[in-house]
Amino acid sequence: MDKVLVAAARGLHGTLTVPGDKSISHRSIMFGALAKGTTIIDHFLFSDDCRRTLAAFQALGVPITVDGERVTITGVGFAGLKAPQQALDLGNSGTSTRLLLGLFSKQPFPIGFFGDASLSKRPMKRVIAPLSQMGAKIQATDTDFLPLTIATNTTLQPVEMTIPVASAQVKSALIFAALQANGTSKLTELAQTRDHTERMLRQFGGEIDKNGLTLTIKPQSQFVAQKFRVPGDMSSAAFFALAATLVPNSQLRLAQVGLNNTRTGFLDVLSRMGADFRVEDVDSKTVEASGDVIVTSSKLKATTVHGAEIANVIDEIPLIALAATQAEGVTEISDAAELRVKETDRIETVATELRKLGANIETKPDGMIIHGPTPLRAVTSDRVDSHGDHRIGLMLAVAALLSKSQLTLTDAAAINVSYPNFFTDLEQVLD
Ligand SMILES: O=C(O)C1=C[C@@H](OP(=O)(O)O)[C@@H](O)[C@H](O)C1
Ligand SMILES: C=C(OP(=O)(O)O)C(=O)O
Repeated sequence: MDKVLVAAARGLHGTLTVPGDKSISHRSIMFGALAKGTTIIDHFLFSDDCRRTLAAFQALGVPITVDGERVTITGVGFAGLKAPQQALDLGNSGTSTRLLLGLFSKQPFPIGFFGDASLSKRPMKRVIAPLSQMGAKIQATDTDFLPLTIATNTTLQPVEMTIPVASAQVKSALIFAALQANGTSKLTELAQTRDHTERMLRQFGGEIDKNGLTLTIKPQSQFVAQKFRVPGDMSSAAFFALAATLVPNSQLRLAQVGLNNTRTGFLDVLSRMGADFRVEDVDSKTVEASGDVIVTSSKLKATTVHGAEIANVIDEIPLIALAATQAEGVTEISDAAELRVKETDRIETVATELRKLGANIETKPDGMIIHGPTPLRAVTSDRVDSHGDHRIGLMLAVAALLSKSQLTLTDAAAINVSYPNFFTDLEQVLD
């Protein structure tokens, strides 16, 4: 599907409530299915990825109903899941695949997973190897890729390990397996990654200890159903925060955005770049803090992004690259080789697409060097391409707001993976 992108004639104004957090939405279905009782989730993200997790649990016999943005789940526990009739189609969703590998690793029936072409190229050994060490039996294509089958298993041994990749998905898969192991596990992270699984585990009445970067998890299966609202997704709010920064004469309030400090790195980067925003009406009494982010347009300057901060901005790096094309000076992003194994190789797809618009970007194995500012306009093509990657498509839609030429986005439907209503939300705030 092609989409003609709009340029901003005037600023972005008003208030926008961005869709629910993708990571939290996935996990809310998982814990809801494991808990005793009825879990009610409001402001659930109905995007392609989160629907995959929802459908996976329905296929394993979990009663789940949907009413608007509300999802109601009748929990069945680890022991109440039923053999699915067919292999699970996890579409484009890395989070569903990796977390469910851990969650389903001890079921008394085999479960097959497959996904789309992009998901089928993403590495799964990072989860399969430590799960196999615990005793899980997973047969993957070339030992690393979908399609795969989790074989019937009856025991999982506890582990003590340093997780070799700084990945919340790998950590979460191992937490779900550790809950079902016959002993206490200790997992150490290389860097702090998003901690939604740990928070939600406690919210549902479970126990997990944290000491520095080490988590201690005892076997447990008694979880208690909860009712809560999913905060807005910082990674989705980020598109509008940057748009309001870069389009002159903007002032935009992004309401009830998740402010979990393992997810707010993008705001830190914007702040270092000189962006003008403030955070108001913070609610930090809930398990996942949220608040309003009010952004006013401003000029940006270059920054560097590397090291432990990378995990906190991993999904926002395409946007940071776009910000850097408009910033005064040279921005360097390093230690981000992980971007090469996302929905696309996001180092190459960002550079390829933004260069079409005149950006000056050098790629490195682990990041990018961006020389700014460069005006954006169709230099080599007026057609930009999402490459089937939602974050690339959404970043290009923000780039188009600044472009002096009319741009068309190829494969615009990719945005449905995380932000199906992006273009209607954009219309609402664009003057
Ligand atoms: O745990 C999660 O919900 C996610 C973790 C991140 O992936 P990695 O943990 O693989 O880096 C992120 O890129 C993804 O969008 C969602
Ligand atoms: C990498 C992402 O998601 P996933 O790994 O769940 O496909 C993302 O949303 O940018």
